[in-house]
Amino acid sequence: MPLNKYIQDGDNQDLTDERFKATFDTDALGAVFHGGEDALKRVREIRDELTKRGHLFDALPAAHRTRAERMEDVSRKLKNLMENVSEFADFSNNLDMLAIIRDVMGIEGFPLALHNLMFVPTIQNQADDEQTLATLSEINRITGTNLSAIETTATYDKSTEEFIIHTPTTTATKWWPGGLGTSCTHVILVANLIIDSKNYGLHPFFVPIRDRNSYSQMSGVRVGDIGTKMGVNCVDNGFLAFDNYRIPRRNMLMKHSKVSKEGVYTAPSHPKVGYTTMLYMRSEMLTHQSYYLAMAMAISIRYSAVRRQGEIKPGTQEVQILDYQTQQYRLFPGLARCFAFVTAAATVRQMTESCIKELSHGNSDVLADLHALSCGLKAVVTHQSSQSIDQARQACGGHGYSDASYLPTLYTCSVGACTYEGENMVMLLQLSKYLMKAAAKAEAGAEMAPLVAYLAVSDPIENGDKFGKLLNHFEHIARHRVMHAYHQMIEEEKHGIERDYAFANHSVDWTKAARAHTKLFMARGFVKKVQEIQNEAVHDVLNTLAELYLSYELIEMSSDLTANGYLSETEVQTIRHQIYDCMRKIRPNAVSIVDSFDICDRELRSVLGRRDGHVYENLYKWAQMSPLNQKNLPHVEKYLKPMTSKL
Ligand SMILES: Cc1cc2nc3c(=O)[nH]c(=O)nc-3n(C[C@H](O)[C@H](O)[C@H](O)COP(=O)(O)OP(=O)(O)OC[C@H]3O[C@@H](n4cnc5c(N)ncnc54)[C@H](O)[C@@H]3O)c2cc1C
Repeated sequence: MPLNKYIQDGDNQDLTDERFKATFDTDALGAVFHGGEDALKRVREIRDELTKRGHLFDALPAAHRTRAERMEDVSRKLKNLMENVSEFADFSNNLDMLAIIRDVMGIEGFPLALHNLMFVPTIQNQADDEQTLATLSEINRITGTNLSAIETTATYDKSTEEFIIHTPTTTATKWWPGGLGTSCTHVILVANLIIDSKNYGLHPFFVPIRDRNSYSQMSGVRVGDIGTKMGVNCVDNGFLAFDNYRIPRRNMLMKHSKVSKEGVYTAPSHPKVGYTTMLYMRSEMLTHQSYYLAMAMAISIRYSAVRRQGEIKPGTQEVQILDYQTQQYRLFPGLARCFAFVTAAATVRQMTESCIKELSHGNSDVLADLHALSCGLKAVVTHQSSQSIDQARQACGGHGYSDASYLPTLYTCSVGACTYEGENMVMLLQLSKYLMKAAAKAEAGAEMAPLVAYLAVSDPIENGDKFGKLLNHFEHIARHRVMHAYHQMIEEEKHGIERDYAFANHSVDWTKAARAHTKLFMARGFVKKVQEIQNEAVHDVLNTLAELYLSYELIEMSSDLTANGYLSETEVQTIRHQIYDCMRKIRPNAVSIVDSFDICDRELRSVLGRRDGHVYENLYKWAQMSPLNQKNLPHVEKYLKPMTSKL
């Protein structure tokens, strides 16, 4: 039995040959990627159940449909799914839900996508017990979203025991939330709470915006779709504004802050308890990004094994493009990042779950550390993931630009995440503020939180083993970047510049420090994960991927390595050569590594990335489905024929 479990008769011979080279069991590596054998088994069970239900899938690829048709397709699939899902899966279970959504819906979203991801967690974390019961039964089968309407107010009216929701200016209209456009009937609105003319800051409210039966807008609510976007066009991102719209007092989510009938306000135990949905959402985003990247890698690496182009030595046989060192340099760092990201995602998910539990017992000690970390990870992972996906797209030549590859969709979905749930630069600056406080503590010799303890120590003289040495370099860079930004800021303060301005004047350096801190966290996590792997063959593969990951990220920051003579040019050159050595070792296993992601063709939606490698005949079939291949096209009939007939 071959170690690669994806070999089938009749496949493209180059792909089959690649698969026979596997040095590890693809199921064992698949279990690592999916978070354990049970998780992988469950994903496969769900897939088998879905295969039995053909009515959940589309006849035509989404690329050949208009936006309205796509919205209709995803809504039909959602309705069919909701009628069937309980027969074979638990939609409230994250693993089940994600496996189903990826397979049936794809990655471009669907109208009620934020329901389980944001709406339900917000209710669970911020509504009191009575409200949780009432709202969750109220919103059964309908959805909403999480708004951050800075100018919108919720003014308490004691006489009627209601809040009056109002959007004071056109510029304060909330823009973007997913699902607002056409589909959601209730939202979690974040608005300024006003009692007796005093503003108590942003608080969450459960607000009906459309009638759940007729879908007509409530009077006093202005809501609609914002139009097409670069990607995620199956999500109806929308706009929302209120004109003195009234909701009952108990529609404010009151687990943490409260307003009594008489208008007495009770503050939350910790001012940032409302951050929990955001934390949860960000940890989920890391998982999604790992998956988008894994899909892009599966497509581009399989295609690079099938595609033969050019010769290394003129006059010899055309080579698989995967044999070019330049191709490997474009793709393999992305492959390694898949495992680094999925590992970071799992760690942060665990940390978030335990933080939410602690908060429910009134303990908010770790919230600041976790919030800062999640900001950095969100920014670095979304940026690097979209960067690597675009490299994968370019590495597939012309066909990578075609929607048939699915790479453009993967890129637009991934890069959108650089903006939503906290714009990346703003995220890095939030982490920077945390690092600024940590740097001050390090200088003062105060006790440090574990994630920043490295700031208070100096470079070790003893370098340790291979990974120990590389991790020391990460620490060195992060420490120097953080302390450099801090000292520059302090120097300005000494010249009378206020702290906020001194920070802003060095914000580029601070964001570089924030990135280095985040990369250190990911590098440490990846190494720890590799060290835990028992299966020797899988350990070897991951060991090489981790070495590639660490070496590549360090070379990306190589000017920091040579600054102040920390490393010599020769030492940096050695790290650079480690990358090439790792690429050579990964090459024979590359197809088997992406096979291990266990992403089926239906889910991958890519002609280039097909498991069987039969790319070209299927590209032809895909093109035949283009609506532009029909007869009597209006643009030809109305405009081109009359023009050309006169020539
Ligand atoms: C695909 C997509 C889906 C979305 N979904 C939702 C959703 O479901 N719900 C929702 O509420 N919102 C959603 N959004 C909106 C998104 O959260 C915001 O666009 C994002 O937070 C950035 O805010 P902004 O657009 O107002 O940009 P601005 O705040 O105007 O920022 C513009 C630029 O200015 C710079 N900048 C801004 N502030 C600072 C600062 N303090 N320091 C330094 N530089 C700064 C940044 O470089 C930034 O890119 C979505 C957006 C996209 C693209």
